Amino acid sequence: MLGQIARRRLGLLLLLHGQQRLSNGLNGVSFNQLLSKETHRHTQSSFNTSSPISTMSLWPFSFQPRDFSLPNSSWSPEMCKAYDHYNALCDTDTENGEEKKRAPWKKLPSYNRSIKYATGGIHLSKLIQAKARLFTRNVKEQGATFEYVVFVNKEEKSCVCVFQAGRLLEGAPGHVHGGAIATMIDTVTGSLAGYLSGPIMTANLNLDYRNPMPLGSVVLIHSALDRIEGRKTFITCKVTSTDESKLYTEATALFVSISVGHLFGSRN
Ligand SMILES: CCCCCCCCCCCCCCCC(=O)SCCNC(=O)CCNC(=O)[C@H](O)C(C)(C)COP(=O)(O)OP(=O)(O)OC[C@H]1O[C@@H](n2cnc3c(N)ncnc32)[C@H](O)[C@@H]1OP(=O)(O)O
Repeated sequence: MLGQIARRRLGLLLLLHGQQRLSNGLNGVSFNQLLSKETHRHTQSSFNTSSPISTMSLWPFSFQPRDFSLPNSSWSPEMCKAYDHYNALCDTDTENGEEKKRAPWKKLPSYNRSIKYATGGIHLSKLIQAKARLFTRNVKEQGATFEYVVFVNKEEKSCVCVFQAGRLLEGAPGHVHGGAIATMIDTVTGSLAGYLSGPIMTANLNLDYRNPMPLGSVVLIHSALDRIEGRKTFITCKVTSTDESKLYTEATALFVSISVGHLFGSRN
């Protein structure tokens, strides 16, 4: 019954339209000292920030869900620096009614349920599997697992994710679990594919782990569109150190476009 209601409601949607510290982190330096003005502004408002992208609401009483990819106190200086670098390349919102800057880069918001990207998704997320959470956003303790932010380049059809790997992601002693790295690659390549092609699911993911990634590392996950063939979106991916001198992982991914019905068991 609930499924039927949800399915009917989904018909209304344009789905996917569009002061914890890490052990190697902020030794002896106050948090506020580390933040740029921009980072500080986001940190102060991270619980009520509204994001300019991606939800198109049909609901007069809608509000934007919390964006989890804004700076918080668990972010190391390296994470803040990389965030500031890409954030400075982004479109600036209107200020005093005037557009300040047009740039190819855009920061994607990151919600704790993918359904929240849909129009009316905030309300649907209360109806459908109410306790479900996006895998990468399901731990409350900041900095313990996945801290990341994705910036897309609309012109180049590529994106960069700045990722800080928390202590609960251990695989080999002191190093990040390969499954956690795969999760991030799936998330980043999937975000790009979804941004470019609409509703998709991962059909194939190939990974080559080239170097172990120490826990607490801040890395860049670079993804780019390879090609689109019909319903298939092919994405390439490289995970590197922030100065790009070290290669951690390489990947290719295939995403297949799906209809909303696919999520409820009907085939395309
Ligand atoms: C606006 C802002 C947006 C931002 C947005 C952010 C969103 C928030 C972020 C979260 C981002 C998380 C991203 C995680 C995403 C998951 O983790 S999804 C979960 C893991 N994946 C799954 O569970 C998928 C399970 N598999 C399936 O459901 C189905 O097999 C599939 C993949 C949908 C394909 O089934 P189908 O629709 O029946 O398609 P089918 O006809 O079999 O195949 C279509 C084509 O793909 C090819 N194909 C299918 N599978 C394969 C394969 N494994 N290998 C090679 N080719 C294949 C077929 O050969 C066929 O090719 P052509 O004949 O057309 O040339």
